[in-house]
Amino acid sequence: MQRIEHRACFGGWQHVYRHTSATLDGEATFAVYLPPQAEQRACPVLYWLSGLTCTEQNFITKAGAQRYAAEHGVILVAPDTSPRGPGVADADAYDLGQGAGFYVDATQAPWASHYRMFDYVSNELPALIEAQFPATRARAISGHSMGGHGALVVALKNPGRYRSVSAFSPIVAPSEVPWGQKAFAAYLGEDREAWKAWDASALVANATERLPLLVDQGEADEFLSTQLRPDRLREACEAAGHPLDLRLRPGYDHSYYFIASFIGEHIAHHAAALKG
Ligand SMILES: N[C@@H](CCC(=O)N[C@@H](CSC=O)C(=O)NCC(=O)O)C(=O)O
Repeated sequence: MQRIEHRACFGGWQHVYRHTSATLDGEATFAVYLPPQAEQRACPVLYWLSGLTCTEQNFITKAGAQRYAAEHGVILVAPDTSPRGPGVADADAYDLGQGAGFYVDATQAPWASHYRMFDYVSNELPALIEAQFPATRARAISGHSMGGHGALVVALKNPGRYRSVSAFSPIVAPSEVPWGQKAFAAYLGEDREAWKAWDASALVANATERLPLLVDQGEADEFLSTQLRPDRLREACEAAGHPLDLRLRPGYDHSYYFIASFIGEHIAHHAAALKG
């Protein structure tokens, strides 16, 4: 593991590391923010999954989350959004391939050999964080758009592993919208039955743990009705009796300006769950 960035931030440290990932079969990059409390004791961890076109940099440079993590004594971990490198399959599009891993474990060529972001985020990354940093095993997860969907799916598919989950502007029903259909057809194949195991709105129906979902959504989001469809998650949660706190925010779009406006509320929500 090699440290490639190290900056003082709100009394703690913002680091970026690169390591060799067995799961992704190559080099992987992640950011980790250690709050000042981590100098004295182990702290709980909030994982953040970013959206299409992002690296680990978008969240740490645009969301302003470190201020709140320092206040609450929470470690922030933000991985890159896909495997990368010259030997890794890619597409000539912003919504497929490198930068668009969708947090699934691909089953189809040429993606299956490296595109295992679900396994990486669920298993290898937390094991590494808990072994190498002053982290407790109390975990929370959040994310934005593709990563908001990733956070919901990682929590729903790993009952008991996360104390809380939240999302900003998530793609809640990827099987039903163009971004998700394109990615799932490539990574998982054309059999739509197989997609259900990776679709948050489908997973809610049979969830074995009713972990409350906190979702923030801007009403002026340019992708709201075409790609995000929070109405589908609301319907699925109502049908299953799954707790959902869907906060619709007039005037806010899909950008990090929206995330920066409400990340403090999300970190306070996670910090309360992580303390218990
Ligand atoms: N065509 C657009 C799409 C890219 C975009 O909006 N990416 C979002 C996430 S969208 C869903 O996952 C994002 O987080 N962008 C990075 C940022 O820092 O804002 C385009 O390429 O502009």
